[in-house]
Amino acid sequence: MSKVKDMSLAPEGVRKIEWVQKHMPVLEHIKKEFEETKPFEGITIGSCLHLEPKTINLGLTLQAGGAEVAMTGCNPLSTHDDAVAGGVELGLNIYGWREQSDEEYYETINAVLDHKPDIIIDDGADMIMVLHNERRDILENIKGACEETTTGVHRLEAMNKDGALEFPVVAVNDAYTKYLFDNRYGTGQSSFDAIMGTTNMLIAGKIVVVCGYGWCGRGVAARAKGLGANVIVTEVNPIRALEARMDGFRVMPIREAVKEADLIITVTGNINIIHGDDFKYMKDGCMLANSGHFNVEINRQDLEAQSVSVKEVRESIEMFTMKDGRKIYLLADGRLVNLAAARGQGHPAEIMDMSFAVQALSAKYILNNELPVTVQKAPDEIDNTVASLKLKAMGIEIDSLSNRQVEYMNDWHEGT
Ligand SMILES: NC(=O)c1ccc[n+]([C@@H]2O[C@H](COP(=O)([O-])OP(=O)(O)OC[C@H]3O[C@@H](n4cnc5c(N)ncnc54)[C@H](O)[C@@H]3O)[C@@H](O)[C@H]2O)c1
Ligand SMILES: N[C@@H](CCSC[C@H]1O[C@@H](n2cnc3c(=O)[nH]cnc32)[C@H](O)[C@@H]1O)C(=O)O
Repeated sequence: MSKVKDMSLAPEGVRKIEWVQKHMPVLEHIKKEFEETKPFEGITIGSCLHLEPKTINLGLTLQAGGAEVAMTGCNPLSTHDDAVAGGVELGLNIYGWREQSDEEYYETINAVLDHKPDIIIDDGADMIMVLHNERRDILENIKGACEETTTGVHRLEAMNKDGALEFPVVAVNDAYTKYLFDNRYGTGQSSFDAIMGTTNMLIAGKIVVVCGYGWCGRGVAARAKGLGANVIVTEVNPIRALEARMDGFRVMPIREAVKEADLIITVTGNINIIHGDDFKYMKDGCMLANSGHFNVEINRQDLEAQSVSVKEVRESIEMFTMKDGRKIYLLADGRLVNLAAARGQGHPAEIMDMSFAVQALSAKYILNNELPVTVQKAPDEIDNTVASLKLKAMGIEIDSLSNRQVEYMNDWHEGT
């Protein structure tokens, strides 16, 4: 069963899926192993992830392992209609299309849950919330879930703290082979890929404000600097603010930063990063993009309330004309620009190769182990396997410890 926009797009979708497969060697290795060992025979896996070619390749990997796979999107704007048609052609159950209403978004989450999944793979925790709140009828089916992103993990940890979580969750985001590469290099590159593709604007010479200096913020700031921007970082965490300063960036409060900004990119996972009077101090022509979470980092309602008109001036660019005549541009409705902009392609295939390898191995880990009902990091063994396979695929060899080195590292007697 499936519900997608247009099955005539399938050939183009399949072409794009085949292209990413050539650049996801770790996942391809796991797919081959799954084909032989069939770890998911008789198991249904339901996912709520950005629906584009790399994610379809994860679905195909799980399917190769014997699973029935049902997929939907985790953002109303990020689905690629050709890729999902291709995925259906290749045997996946997919419910999703680009530009869903809120109602359709939850309708398709429920359509996946109607397959009565044993394992959930979520991004942002919306499917897990629906399960706990409205679909308790199938809760007892669930052996566990994997969560892809930082804010999803935060939501689930808060839920666990309140005693509300009812099945084990593996925090895939917290694997080193996820956040060190996906959040940092993935978000750094794909945010600018989408911003530049959407606006056709130059970054060199611009003042770029990056809100949040976590894993994503570090990547976005580094890429902005590399493209020739003058970068300002805003933070609430004193250690990260210090780190940003020592990495060579200016650091200041958001109210000061907005006055200088040509482009502001939010990557905090938090609400109201730009809101209220912040818009009053912006320069004419300031562009706003979010690469963090949902559409809450930039407060669109506040921006609308201070403007006299809103017009789509180019695909995925809205121009807000303020009461004093200044123009402020909002990209991709304030949703994560690297995926929600019409030109957003998400992270490069080589990056999602690692994130989705961790997902595939974590799903197997849930199935093979009786895990406690809590939020736990993916085991180090998975991290080490994924890193080793990636190095091998890149043709990189590393050293290993000698017996004498192991002995020395474990000994406290030897001094100067
Ligand atoms: N666009 C993508 O493809 C993509 C990829 C990975 C993660 N994410 C999302 O991006 C967000 C950030 O993820 P991360 O891994 O970098 O998280 P993180 O926790 O490492 O970093 C977030 C940073 O934001 C800071 N922050 C919080 N409130 C702030 C405020 N009011 N002003 C300034 N800074 C503030 C925090 O102190 C922290 O340093 C999350 O929502 C995550 O889910 C998006
Ligand atoms: N569902 C929420 C949560 C943020 S998504 C952030 C996650 O997207 C993931 N991501 C980034 N690029 C891609 C991609 O191309 N395909 C699938 N997932 C991606 C990435 O791993 C990151 O943790 C929302 O839409 O706002």
